[in-house]
Amino acid sequence: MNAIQTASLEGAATIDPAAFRNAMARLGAAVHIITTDGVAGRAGFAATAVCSVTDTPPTLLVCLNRSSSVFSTFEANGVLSVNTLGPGHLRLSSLFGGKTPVEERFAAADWVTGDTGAPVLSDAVTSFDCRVAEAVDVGTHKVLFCRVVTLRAGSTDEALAYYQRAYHVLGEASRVPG
Ligand SMILES: NC(=O)C1=CN([C@@H]2O[C@H](COP(=O)(O)OP(=O)(O)OC[C@H]3O[C@@H](n4cnc5c(N)ncnc54)[C@H](O)[C@@H]3O)[C@@H](O)[C@H]2O)C=CC1
Ligand SMILES: Cc1cc2nc3c(=O)[nH]c(=O)nc-3n(C[C@H](O)[C@H](O)[C@H](O)COP(=O)(O)O)c2cc1C
Repeated sequence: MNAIQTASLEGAATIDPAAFRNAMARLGAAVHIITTDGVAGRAGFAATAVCSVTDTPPTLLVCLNRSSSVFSTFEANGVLSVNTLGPGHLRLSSLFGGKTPVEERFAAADWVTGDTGAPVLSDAVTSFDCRVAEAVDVGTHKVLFCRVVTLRAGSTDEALAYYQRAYHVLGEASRVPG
């Protein structure tokens, strides 16, 4: 028998989505621009729902809202690049955060083409060029399990973080000794 079992949700307390989001706002996260290109064309969006899954094989996950305007493009292309943002990318995050036409989003930065064909942000803190290996529907979102094809490390030592619905800078100056 598996040591971890899925709990029965019958009779579980209902958590209001707004209360869930308020709790999630207290959970700091790195900010990324997720991009794709291929048969369905180019698209990209800002994301905090990105997580390392396993290093063997190197895999990360990205959660994408199925109602977003970019969803069908990502689904059709099957490749994506995860570009982690630095302090200089605040405007870029807002542009890719929704409601802006795709070409306007991409015009605000320099990109190189990754091995998968997805656009890679030239001055990202770090980039992961990936093929989508598996995709699972959970509620409103699609969880994309992404196999990393190519890594690219940037030169900046500072990163952008999103916490309490605002942007912050992570780096040596904010390091807590210990
Ligand atoms: N995972 C997601 O889909 C996220 C979506 N957003 C989008 O950006 C907008 C602004 O976000 P905030 O300023 O942080 O205020 P907010 O109150 O809408 O969200 C607070 C936190 O809840 C989580 N969250 C928000 N919408 C979510 C969703 N649909 N599914 C799962 N988790 C969600 C995120 O961790 C977010 O930082 C949101 O309304 C949402 O459209 C932002 C962060 C994550
Ligand atoms: C800081 C930030 C983090 C976000 N994180 C996510 C995320 O993890 N997953 C997601 O589906 N949308 C996320 N969004 C929202 C998408 O970026 C947005 O829905 C996307 O750009 C599509 O918008 P559109 O439907 O107007 O094109 C985030 C937005 C912001 C500003």
